[in-house]
Amino acid sequence: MAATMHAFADGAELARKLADNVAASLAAAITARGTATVAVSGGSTPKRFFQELSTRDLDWAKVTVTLVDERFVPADNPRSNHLLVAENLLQNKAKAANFLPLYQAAASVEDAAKLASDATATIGNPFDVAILGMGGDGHTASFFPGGSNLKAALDPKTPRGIITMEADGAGELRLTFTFSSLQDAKLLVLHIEGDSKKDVLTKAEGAGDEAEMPIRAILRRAASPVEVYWAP
Ligand SMILES: O=C(O)[C@H](O)[C@@H](O)[C@H](O)[C@H](O)COP(=O)(O)O
Repeated sequence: MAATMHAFADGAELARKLADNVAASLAAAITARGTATVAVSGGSTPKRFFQELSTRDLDWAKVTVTLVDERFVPADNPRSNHLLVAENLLQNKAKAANFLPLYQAAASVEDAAKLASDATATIGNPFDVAILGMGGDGHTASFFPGGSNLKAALDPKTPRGIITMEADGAGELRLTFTFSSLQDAKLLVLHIEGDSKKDVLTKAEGAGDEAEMPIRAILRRAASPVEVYWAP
């Protein structure tokens, strides 16, 4: 499915517009079935968008927020995506939302992935909204080049759920939704900012293996249209 580029003058305008569109998608889901789900990414890019979305007026008590991926650290660790979301999205009106963490206090990251898969299976699929980021190496979610479970993560036959990932560029051990869990979100967004990330996207849209730039799996094989939100 081709990607559609939505370019904005700056990050503030992008955050406002993306928050409006995500809020509209969530409100439509609530109208249609009484609940809504959104999976968001961590990193530095989404902070301003989270803060904007937190102010939007919708029935947040009917929304479940979860993470596209998580570092295998507890929520009080500064590297935690849960902490990032708690401090920036689950505030203001969005404070009433339900949050489903991926991190689980378990004996191993594999045990945590199983627990997280079981927990996240309860919210249904596909996601109403999934917001992906992208690293400078072309990773998205925790689909890192050279990742320990990259082949399985990108395999469309791998069942929906959470799997583990270990990679040089990942820092901590990771917990990540699989490609199959994310690729059919009703609103599938790739949120990137800066000229260098735009150059990375251009390279990813060219020829080359998915394993070299895993974002290619989403750009080339996602069932849903990929909506790219970019600002300089
Ligand atoms: O846990 C994470 O870090 C994210 O889920 C990851 O996939 C992120 O989206 C990219 O690494 C981009 O991160 P930046 O926004 O910081 O460039």
